[in-house]
Amino acid sequence: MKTLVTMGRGGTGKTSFTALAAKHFIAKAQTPILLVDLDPDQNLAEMVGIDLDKEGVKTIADLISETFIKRGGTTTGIAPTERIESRIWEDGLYEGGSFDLIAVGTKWVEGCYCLPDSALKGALATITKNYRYVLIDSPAGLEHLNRKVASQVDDIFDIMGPSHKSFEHVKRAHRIIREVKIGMNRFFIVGGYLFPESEEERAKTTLPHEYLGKVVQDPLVQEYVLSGRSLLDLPDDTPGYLSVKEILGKAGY
Ligand SMILES: Nc1ncnc2c1ncn2[C@@H]1O[C@H](COP(=O)(O)OP(=O)(O)OP(=O)(O)O)[C@@H](O)[C@H]1O
Repeated sequence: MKTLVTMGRGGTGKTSFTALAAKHFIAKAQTPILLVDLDPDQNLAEMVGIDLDKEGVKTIADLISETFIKRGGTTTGIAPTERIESRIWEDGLYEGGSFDLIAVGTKWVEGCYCLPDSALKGALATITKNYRYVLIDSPAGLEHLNRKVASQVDDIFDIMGPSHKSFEHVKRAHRIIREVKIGMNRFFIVGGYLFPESEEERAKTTLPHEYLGKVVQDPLVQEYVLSGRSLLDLPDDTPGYLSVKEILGKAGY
């Protein structure tokens, strides 16, 4: 099992990178892959052509809220992790032919972080074991790292945007990952579709991480996102997809 995480600042193209990576891994894997959307905005499902409401699939935040908050569930009896895990299998997992998807959803009630976080962490750790590839899309920013929802991952892809802050983001993200002790094998940096080519050299020389290349700006990707079409249906030879494939190839995928 390989777990890949996409992260970065807002609007750098994280979710589209994850969706295009999904297209690649679906073609590569013989069994369904798992997509995990940690972003409360939940764009990943839409980018791969799924409407969770229509599918009757609940977010983990909904399940946690129903189980522990509305019903007043306690930590006695069955462990919270197991309760949530069994609910995810029933109501929180979209199952498709080539991929399954879990969405974390909007934040639960303020002040109730410990239980949901540990439940989610434990459940994710168990559920992800069933897949050959797990792709996790993160929200913008770094807070999710502190919450350490995923505690062991293989590769992190930090997508850089067209601002100096992206360089700072890479440094901060890497530091937090080490500080909160998220287990990780490799930390890569990727130029997002708006990352200037003129900055690539600086990324390669000033950051202590491997720079894998830049996602090509592709009008067809933009058109598909705008019209709500699945990025999985993009032609195989569209430049945006080819660039993501090449980037993943450099990481050995
Ligand atoms: N390769 C590309 N070529 C052209 N446009 C792109 C490309 N990738 C993404 N975009 C456009 O950029 C916008 C933002 O992309 P995306 O949602 O993937 O970013 P994000 O970093 O996940 O955003 P957020 O921080 O809001 O979660 C989308 O509307 C999409 O149309």
